[in-house]
Amino acid sequence: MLKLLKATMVRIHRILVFKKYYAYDKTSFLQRCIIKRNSCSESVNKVTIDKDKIRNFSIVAHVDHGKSTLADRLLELTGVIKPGTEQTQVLDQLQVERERGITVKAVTASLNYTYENKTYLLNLIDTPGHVDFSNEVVRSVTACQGVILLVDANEGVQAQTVAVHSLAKRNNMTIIPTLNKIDLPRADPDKVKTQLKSLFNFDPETVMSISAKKGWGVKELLEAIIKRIPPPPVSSDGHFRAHIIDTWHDKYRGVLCLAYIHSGKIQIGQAVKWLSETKQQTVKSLALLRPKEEPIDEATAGQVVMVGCGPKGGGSVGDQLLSTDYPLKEISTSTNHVKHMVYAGIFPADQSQHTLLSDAIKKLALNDSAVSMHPDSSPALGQGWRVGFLGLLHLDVFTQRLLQEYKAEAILTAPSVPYKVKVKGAKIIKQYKGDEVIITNPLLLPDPNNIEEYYEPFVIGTIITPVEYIGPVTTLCLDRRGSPLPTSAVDDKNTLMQFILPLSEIVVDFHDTLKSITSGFASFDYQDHGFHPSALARMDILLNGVLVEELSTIVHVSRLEYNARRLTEKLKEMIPRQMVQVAIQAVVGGKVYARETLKAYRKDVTAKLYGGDVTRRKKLLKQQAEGKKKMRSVANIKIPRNTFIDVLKR
Ligand SMILES: Nc1nc2c(ncn2[C@@H]2O[C@H](COP(=O)(O)OP(=O)(O)OP(=O)(O)O)[C@@H](O)[C@H]2O)c(=O)[nH]1
Repeated sequence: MLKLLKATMVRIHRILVFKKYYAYDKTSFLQRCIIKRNSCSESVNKVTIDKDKIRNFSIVAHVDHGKSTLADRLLELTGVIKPGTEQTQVLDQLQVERERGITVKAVTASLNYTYENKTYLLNLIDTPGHVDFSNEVVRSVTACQGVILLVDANEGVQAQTVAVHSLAKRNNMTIIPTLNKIDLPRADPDKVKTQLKSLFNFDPETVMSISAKKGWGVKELLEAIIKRIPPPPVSSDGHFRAHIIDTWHDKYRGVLCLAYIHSGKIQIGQAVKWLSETKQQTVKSLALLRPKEEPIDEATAGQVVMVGCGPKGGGSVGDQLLSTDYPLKEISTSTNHVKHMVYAGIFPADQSQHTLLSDAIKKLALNDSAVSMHPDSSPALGQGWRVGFLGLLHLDVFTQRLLQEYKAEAILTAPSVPYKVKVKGAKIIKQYKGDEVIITNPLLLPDPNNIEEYYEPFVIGTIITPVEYIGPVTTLCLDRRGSPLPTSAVDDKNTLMQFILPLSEIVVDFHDTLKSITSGFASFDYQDHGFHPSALARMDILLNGVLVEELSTIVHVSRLEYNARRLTEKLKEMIPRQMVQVAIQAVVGGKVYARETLKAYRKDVTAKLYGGDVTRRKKLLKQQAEGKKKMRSVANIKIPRNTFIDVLKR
């Protein structure tokens, strides 16, 4: 009884303390909680930092060359994490990143480092390596003056190294070429320095050598950052202006933004406005990310800080935050146009989940600015969205994040690259606003009789491979309708090959095939090469004569028979046998190109049970019922939901 009384008193006391703080100021209450959580980090920063002591830089590299491991060592050297902490790749915070071992989001960490008795503020941005997340790299470099170009001393320069190098060059950034993994027995720093000299003209003397895993040379690299990368070219006088490089949603504080300040100062409580809207807002949250939030009262030009304008505040990537008196005519806007490589329909598993999924997609899209969304509807699947992604891995990660971070399950339709058609007499057909129409959903392809010309998206693919695989790589690219461009030598053992390839031929499994025919040695990256005239047709899949909308695809005419056979055979393998016989047909313009028949069958999950415990029988039937929920039903035929994507893989 006494214990119960004591516990109740403690609870009442906690509620009173909570109310006192909460009533005082919601934001500062939350900030105080965060300060408490971060008690090991430094005290609240009130000092205006001199821009000459700021360095903003990104780590860029080919996938798996050690960016996140290097970020760990930098966090250790600057006292953010203790050396030898059990957690590695600290900046890979998302569940999907930890499960897959890849970075998908660029993450910022503001670090303090004292060099020659001066304390510097180093804003580090760790970026993803995979081409599907290249938008994160493009976004990050807009807040930086330099990059560490990391190259695995064993693998050497890879396709993505070439891509990030040219991105850094285009943005006039200071590049610190750095060899990583020099601890590996097979590392060959001299060979890689020669590659860096021949491909990018880097003086071997300026190339740093480190082992991010062992920590070798990382201190020297940190000092090279201070010495070689210039401070941000900004002024803290004048009106406040910042541009937004990332956004995310917080349950209590609404939209939070990562901002790079170009001019002036920003303070808690200051009135600000967005370039995109006229409404005035007040700065409610301001913090450095170390990478945990460290609340500050003021930030100045050159800094990369987190800003929030309360639950009703806005903010989106690319937008600008300004002081209310900022002269708008002085602003030059540059738009970073994201080119989507694949589109897929996203629909709720059942329509009662529409609001939940809609909410989840909006919040996730805030944090993943590379996706584009348009409402879409289908008679079979109801209301949903047509979503544009940078590639299939991006699509996969997006749906995994929907499920893991927002508990929202979605049905996906077969991904398709965008096509373009020129419509005959577009002025007469009202639904087409111009005569050239981008088709992101195969079902919306106009009637072939109304199409004057079809266009297909192409890319320039860059492949770096050991010379002994030149033959198989050429065969693969020609087989995928590629046309070769001139090659160049990386060194005496490796070559850089380029091909113009149709995007549709590389999005699904090109990379995996390339890896398997080159024993994992070749690397691949691609850049947009625009639309080119092509011969295309829409292929539909019918199950017992009923159209399965999710499986319609646009196919090059030379691939019609091959694709029809492959799709029907694969569907026969993937669709479980049903109570009735199922005819699977691939049809183009009313003509059947391939047909398979799935024999009728009823799976009796309890067949192996000989009498005995009724609970066991019930359990098996329950499991079977749960499995059925994961099916999509077309004309009473149950199709597993993942079929729509898996069927496209060769
Ligand atoms: N031996 C050795 N292994 C390293 C070194 N640096 C990184 N690694 C290993 O290389 C692998 C990839 O490292 P990450 O830091 O995840 O690479 P990343 O570039 O961040 O990968 P993505 O973000 O997915 O592109 C991990 O297994 C690391 O342990 C190093 O200096 N030496």
